[in-house]
Amino acid sequence: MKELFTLTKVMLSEKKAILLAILLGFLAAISSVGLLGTGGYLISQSALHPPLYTLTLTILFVRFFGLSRAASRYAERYFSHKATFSILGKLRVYFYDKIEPLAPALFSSYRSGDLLSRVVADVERLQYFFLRVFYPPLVMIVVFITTGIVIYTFSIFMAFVLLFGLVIVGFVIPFIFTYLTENIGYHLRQKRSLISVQITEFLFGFTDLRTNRRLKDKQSDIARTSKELIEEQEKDGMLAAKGESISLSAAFVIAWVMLVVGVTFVESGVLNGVFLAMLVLMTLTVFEVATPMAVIPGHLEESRVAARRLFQLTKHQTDVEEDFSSTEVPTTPVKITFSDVAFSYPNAERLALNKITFELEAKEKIAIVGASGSGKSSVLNLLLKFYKKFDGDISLGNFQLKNISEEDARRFFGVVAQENHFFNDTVRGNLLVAKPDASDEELQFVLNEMSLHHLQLDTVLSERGFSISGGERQRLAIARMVLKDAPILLMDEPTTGLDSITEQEVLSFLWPKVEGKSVIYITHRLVGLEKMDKIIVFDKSKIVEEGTYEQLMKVKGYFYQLKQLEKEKIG
Ligand SMILES: Nc1ncnc2c1ncn2[C@@H]1O[C@H](COP(=O)(O)OP(=O)(O)OP(=O)(O)O)[C@@H](O)[C@H]1O
Repeated sequence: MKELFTLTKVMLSEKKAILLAILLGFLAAISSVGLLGTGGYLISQSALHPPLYTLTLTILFVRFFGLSRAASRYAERYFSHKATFSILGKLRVYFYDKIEPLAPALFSSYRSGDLLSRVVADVERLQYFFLRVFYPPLVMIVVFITTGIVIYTFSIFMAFVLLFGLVIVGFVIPFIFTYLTENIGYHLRQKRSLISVQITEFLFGFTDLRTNRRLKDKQSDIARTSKELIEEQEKDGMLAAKGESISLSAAFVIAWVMLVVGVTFVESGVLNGVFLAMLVLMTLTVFEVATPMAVIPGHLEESRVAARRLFQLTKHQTDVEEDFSSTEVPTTPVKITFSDVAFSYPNAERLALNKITFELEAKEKIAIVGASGSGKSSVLNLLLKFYKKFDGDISLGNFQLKNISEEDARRFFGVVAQENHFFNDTVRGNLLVAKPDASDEELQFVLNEMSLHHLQLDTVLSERGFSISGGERQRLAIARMVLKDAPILLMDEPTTGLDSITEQEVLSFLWPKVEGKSVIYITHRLVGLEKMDKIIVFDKSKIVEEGTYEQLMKVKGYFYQLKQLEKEKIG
């Protein structure tokens, strides 16, 4: 339930819209009650053939309630939906702000289909919390109290019948349905989440599935889950319909009881017969606002689970930094120092970096080499503050990395990662991510330099850049890094996927461009390292060797052996 309190707190930031929606909801409902009540009274009065002028006031009320019902119903729909959409907007921003600092750690704990389902579908589902859970009971209670007071002025007993009806329709029936929907709701959510995961995995793994001829198996898995989901939805729909019809039937029974009680009172002279139709019709109408109570349990449970799943993400890891005020970071290279840095990934048992100490002077270029899994990329993950908890110190010039914000830390760096993301946008749009104010000439120049002349700035890339080759994607990523013009460049296997001729071409363009900048260059290929000021060799999360290319080759240690191995492989 704690999640619902937090949710309500976020929601109440839209107080004005919510109050307006509740007020209009009350006006619409009370106008309906007034319309039917005065209508009933008008019919009863007319039957007694009074002079026409005695009916004028009642006719005026009927007209007034008729118009106000239409107007307030329209306004209530408008404002309640407006409030819902503003609340949804607020919730999206709230959750985005909360989970953005947790990436990429979040991706190692949740499957992307599940994450997508949470941040899109679960947030979407919360719209019902206001529309179907929060606001109908408030409107119902106020409308019942008002109608109850009117009925009470005619008969205290009839007012009690109304109160009894309210308890049955508004609380007892929904309570029973809370119990009944619990099980179905659980299965429904399980199936929804499963289908989202299955479809995302199907789309991501489409090529591999096709090559391994497993498409049909996966398709039938999805079809099966879809069928089960439809069955659960049917059960859920049936139960909601049952809830509403039982509530409606109960409301008719209460109105019928009211009629019987009223007739008895008229016969015994306690109640003037001219008011009987009015009181019965008012009772019948007032229950219109109580019948939606039957579907509240289902929506309440849905909202509670959706909120819990979302808050689970935000609580997932407390690796969130405190709020740092923005710092003026230098635009020229600075010295980087790692002192006794030890780091392990969340939930991982072993250290990814074990007491790492090294320095990179301003404008120096170092290569980090080593076997796969030895900890090379982890150095970049820490510098970019993707993970914030580590032991030891990392400094950037005069700053301690721990004391500056992610934004400021990232301003130091231009990055080419092993896998770079491309948007389903034009080549121009993908390049402008790095330098939003770059001119077309500047963009075209960098493209030409990267041997990407054939790509037009207006060419639209497909999702994740799959419409160009892996090598072209790497070159485009390098172009993006060059455009950003940051003082320190971090490159993690930037020539992955390039053939050796293109690799040489790209590197020959790259090296002059990085003049005057600091570079950390991670590679498993040991070619062209003679140019580097220093080579750091990693093995099993530790630095095992460090020196220039000549020094390392001379000592004939680990690097030398790696180099010999590579030579043997290439032949
Ligand atoms: N997100 C993660 N969660 C848990 N463990 C991780 C994660 N990323 C990497 N590791 C582990 O941390 C260790 C160091 O990984 P890292 O990516 O730094 O190695 P690497 O030398 O860059 O490897 P490669 O050359 O294959 O990219 C490895 O044992 C790896 O399995």
